[in-house]
Amino acid sequence: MASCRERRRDTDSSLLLDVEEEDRDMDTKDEDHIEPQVEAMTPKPGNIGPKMQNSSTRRNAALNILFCRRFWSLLKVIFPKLISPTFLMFCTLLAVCLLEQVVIYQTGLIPSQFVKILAAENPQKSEFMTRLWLSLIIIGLNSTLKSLDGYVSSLMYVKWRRLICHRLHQKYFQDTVYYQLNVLQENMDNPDQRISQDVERFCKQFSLMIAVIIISPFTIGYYTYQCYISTGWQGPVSIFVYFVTGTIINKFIMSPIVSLLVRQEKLEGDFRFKHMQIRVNAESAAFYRACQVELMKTNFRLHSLLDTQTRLINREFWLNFAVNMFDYVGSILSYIVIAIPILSGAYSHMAPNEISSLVSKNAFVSIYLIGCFSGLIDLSTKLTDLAGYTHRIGELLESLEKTEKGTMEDLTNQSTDPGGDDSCENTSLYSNESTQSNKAFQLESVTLTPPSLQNRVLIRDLTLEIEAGRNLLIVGNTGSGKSSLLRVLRGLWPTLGGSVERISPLGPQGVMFIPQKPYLTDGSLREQIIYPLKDKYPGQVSPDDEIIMQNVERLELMSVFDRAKGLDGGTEWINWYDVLSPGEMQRLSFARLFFHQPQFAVLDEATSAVSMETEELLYTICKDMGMTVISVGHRTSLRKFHDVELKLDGHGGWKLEAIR
Ligand SMILES: Nc1ncnc2c1ncn2[C@@H]1O[C@H](COP(=O)(O)OP(=O)(O)OP(=O)(O)O)[C@@H](O)[C@H]1O
Repeated sequence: MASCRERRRDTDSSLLLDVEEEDRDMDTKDEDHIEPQVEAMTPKPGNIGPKMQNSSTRRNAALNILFCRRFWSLLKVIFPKLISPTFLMFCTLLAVCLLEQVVIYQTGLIPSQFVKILAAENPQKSEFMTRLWLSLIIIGLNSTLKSLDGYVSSLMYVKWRRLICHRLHQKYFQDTVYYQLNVLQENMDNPDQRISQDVERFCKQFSLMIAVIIISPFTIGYYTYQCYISTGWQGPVSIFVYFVTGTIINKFIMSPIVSLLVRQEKLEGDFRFKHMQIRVNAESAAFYRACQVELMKTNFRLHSLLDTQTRLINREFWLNFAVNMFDYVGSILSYIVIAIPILSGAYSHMAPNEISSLVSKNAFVSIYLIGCFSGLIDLSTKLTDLAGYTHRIGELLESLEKTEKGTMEDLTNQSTDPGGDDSCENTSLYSNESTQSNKAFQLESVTLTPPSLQNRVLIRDLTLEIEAGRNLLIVGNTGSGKSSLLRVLRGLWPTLGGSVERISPLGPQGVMFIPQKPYLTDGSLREQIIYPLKDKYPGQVSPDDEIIMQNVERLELMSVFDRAKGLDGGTEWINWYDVLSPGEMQRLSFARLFFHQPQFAVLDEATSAVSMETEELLYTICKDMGMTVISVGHRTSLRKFHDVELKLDGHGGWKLEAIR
């Protein structure tokens, strides 16, 4: 057991070290001068602490090995197996594109075939009609293949998006990974935006590029051969040298664009978050008449974003310039190639009409080959976007994997933690096995600090046993570490020292937490009450309705019931935070608690917004249901519902004494 605890501490500190190292890595000489002002004013989206700039990531965001590695890991997500739907779609697309090339070539011949028939000495009507029908068939085939190519690419886009989002969701919603990422890891900006927006854009760009990418090796191979036949080795070699030179030049122009794009996406997320913050807290802000300051702060975000976008556009100007130069110089390259021997007198023995036919023959195949390369070079702007999104999604994936690994190791090490498998499945929340125990937690010499402030000890060497039938009240000044202790009990925060043994399972059957800020999910009133269960009795009248309604009535939630149009309500979206008062939210949290009736209830200032009479009622029901409560609170009225008091001084000191 001791070694398990030791290992857990090691994992915890390695997680902290990782965060510190990332922070140290940050570039203080950041190129953007606006961002620090904005950062100083606004908290990190989804975070409590001041936002750290993720400049080390931006510095690495380029067309480099890291990009290849991240792109490869995304390819493995979107093409999971050789015989998978996406791979079959890919093969279909390849077949369609190849056929399309043949048909395009035939379509290109149509005008000259008409000219040939009409310019003949004796034009034949039947010949013309046959050609007309054939041309219409070719054109119809061409249009079908072109539409099919777009259709298959779009289907692949949807499939890829589903695969990447599922992979990210699977990791994000693993145990407490989403908490770690949003609250504790300051180097990860806007994970929500990465999942919702960046994945979408990555899939869109890649689906637009894929047809050109997969067809290029075939067309380049074919026209290289044709070019070699008609011009000898000089033609293809000079075109390849030209292409390689163009690619190298573009690579240098593109790399800074990728890092700017990554930055722009981050600022885009911050800007959206600012609006989200106003949307969620509209009422509180309105009470402060905060329109001016919020206008200023939101405009700061906007300007910061627009400045970066302008810089991006400036950089893209040079990329577009290079791409256009490459395209147009490419169109005369074949003449430059043939001009060298002509101007140096190598063909001086040839007649002018011989030279003319040689030039047009060489130019024809060379232009096709150059066209294939130009098509690839034209993808440069899309490639920079793709690289930017690849870095952002890849970075999130790495972070999720690292956090998930840390959490899984933690769970493995906590061999005595019966609630360790914090699966999202209802079945594990409500297993048939009786896992009740007389004890909920056993703490041995626990030392606790906020995650990023190891020198600020909130609690030192706390030894505590939380057992059934002994209600515990945790008190102390604000900021003294009361909620932090609950975070440690839940396993959200690591400890600096000591061990935490979770004996009863975490979850509605064993220990249930009612946090300080009530969490109300999207969905009906029933879904709020049975949370964290999803849908216990889908599509049928639940035998629990009577229990639910009994609690709704005794918690005076009938007005909420009416507004929600019953337990299963209307179909329209309700933002519960907008329509409930803080007291109603707290009573709804208790309706949830009384529905699940866990053995232990951990209540973090869960009655702070209700009257003393209601508080008394709520604690009496808890007692009647046989629940053991662990409460955090400031009101002295709470003492009479508890047997023991743990008093924290906020500087490491604590005192545990019985309540008379
Ligand atoms: N994610 C975090 N990262 C760093 N510090 C944090 C974090 N969350 C809380 N803290 C800090 O830890 C300290 C203890 O916070 P905690 O929430 O435990 O206080 P509390 O005793 O519950 O206070 P209150 O009575 O006001 O709820 C506070 O100084 C707080 O600012």
